[in-house]
Amino acid sequence: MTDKSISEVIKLREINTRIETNLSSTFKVIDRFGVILKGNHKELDHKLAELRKGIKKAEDSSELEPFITATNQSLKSFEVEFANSLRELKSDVLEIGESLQSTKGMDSTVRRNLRMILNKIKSTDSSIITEIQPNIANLMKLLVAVKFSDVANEDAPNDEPNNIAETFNSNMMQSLVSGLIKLSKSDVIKPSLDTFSDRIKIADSEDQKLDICLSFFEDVVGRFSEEFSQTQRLILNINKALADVHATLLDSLKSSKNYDKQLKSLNSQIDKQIKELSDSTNSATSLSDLQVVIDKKLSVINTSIRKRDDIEQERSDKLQSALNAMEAKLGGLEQRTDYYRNKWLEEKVRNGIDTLTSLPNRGAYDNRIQEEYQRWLRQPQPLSIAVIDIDHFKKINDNYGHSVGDKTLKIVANTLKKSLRKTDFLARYGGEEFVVIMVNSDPSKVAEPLENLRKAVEKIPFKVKDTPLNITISIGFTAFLAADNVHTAFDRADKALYEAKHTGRNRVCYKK
Ligand SMILES: Nc1nc2c(ncn2[C@@H]2O[C@H](COP(=O)(O)OP(=O)(O)OP(=O)(O)O)[C@@H](O)[C@H]2O)c(=O)[nH]1
Repeated sequence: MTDKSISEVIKLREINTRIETNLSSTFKVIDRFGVILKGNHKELDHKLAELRKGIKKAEDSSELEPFITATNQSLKSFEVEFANSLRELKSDVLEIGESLQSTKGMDSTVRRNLRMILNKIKSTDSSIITEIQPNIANLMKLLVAVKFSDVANEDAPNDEPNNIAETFNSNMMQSLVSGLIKLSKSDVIKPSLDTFSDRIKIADSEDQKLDICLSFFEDVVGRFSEEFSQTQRLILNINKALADVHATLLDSLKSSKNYDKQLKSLNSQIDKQIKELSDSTNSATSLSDLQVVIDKKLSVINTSIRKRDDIEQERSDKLQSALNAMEAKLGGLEQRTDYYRNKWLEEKVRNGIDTLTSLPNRGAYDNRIQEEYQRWLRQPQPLSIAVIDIDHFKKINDNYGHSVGDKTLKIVANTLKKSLRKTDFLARYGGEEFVVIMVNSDPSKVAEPLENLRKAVEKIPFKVKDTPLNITISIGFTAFLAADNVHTAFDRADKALYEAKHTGRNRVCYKK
């Protein structure tokens, strides 16, 4: 082979490697989309997982085609399901709004506004959540206005204000709660549904229940619409990414098959010409005859070789431009993925969810303890808080790395959650620290479940690369006292934790 052809081959190989690398970055992007979308749609999760497996195993890019087609199909069904849940959301919202219309004693302006809003929601294209959202927000304001309207008007001149509130509550409460539960079927809403159910259970009055319903309703609709529009944008991006990968795969496959065919035929032509040349030299009778034959044949061979060089050059140029286009698309795609990922994480934090453990976060704890405290002030039933800290957690990070530390946090969080009662509120307070609010439990009765928590963590069969790892927690707890506020009680639980740490760890301590 000539130096020139050697360098062409090297160039082609380099280009192929770069194409492969770029395809694999595209797949990484798909991978990250998969992670972001995970949990929203079982079938899509499964198809994306299969696509990822396919990418690892496939020897030829054409083998990926069925995976990409299947993923596309399940993306489509995901879109359809999303559109259906949106339609359901709209009809549930209308149901709530219409039952509100039957409320007696509503101010006539409020009633008119309500009618207008409901008409607007009815006439809105159900696929545009952003248009429904402001109307729902207005509906919320009306709900509040109705709740607090204390003057009977021309619609019900004989109703006493108290009766109005009562009628309103008894009429509305059932449809509100059932409407809200319906709205909460989505996994996105699951964490706030849990909190909602807890709060409804401990509410003191119908009025407080109504407040909880109203704020939950607002929260659900807000989250749903945010999540919906983000997911819709993500679906579009994944669709585009898949289409790009698909097109590039098909293109490179088609052109390389095409080029291979052309090259094969050129190579066999060259072989044939060389054979003919050697036959002619054998049959030549004089030196000048030989000269003529060789000149003629060499010129034909030269033309064929040049043709082959041209074809290879063309292939190399085409691959290069496909590569450049892919690189440009990838840059944009990665930026968009990062943007959505960050938005998604911010959204979680805003919604009171810790992104690592999926437990309520510090903000959610602050809100919840304030509520429980206010309730406790009104109805002083035992209220306890426990602060939990993983022992020697720094060593886990130092010895095995941050990602093992993160996994440990997730496993401990899960174990704590599973081992607590439904009425207990567990949050990640920060770092390797958790906090539990326990209602209606006498301190003497709190020690035992906390001791069970400690044992449950101690029993987790942790292993890092087949080496068993012993993880323990220390717990400090206290019960609210008459002079307490949320901070003094927390500080006392923290002191109890300090005592647990300084008397050997892996224990539960109580401070009065
Ligand atoms: N992997 C991981 N580590 C975290 C996270 N948040 C905090 N940490 C680490 O948790 C460790 C806490 O260490 P320390 O406060 O010294 O306490 P400790 O090692 O648990 O020791 P004791 O509490 O005294 O038993 C620090 O190394 C933090 O970097 C997190 O989200 N992930």
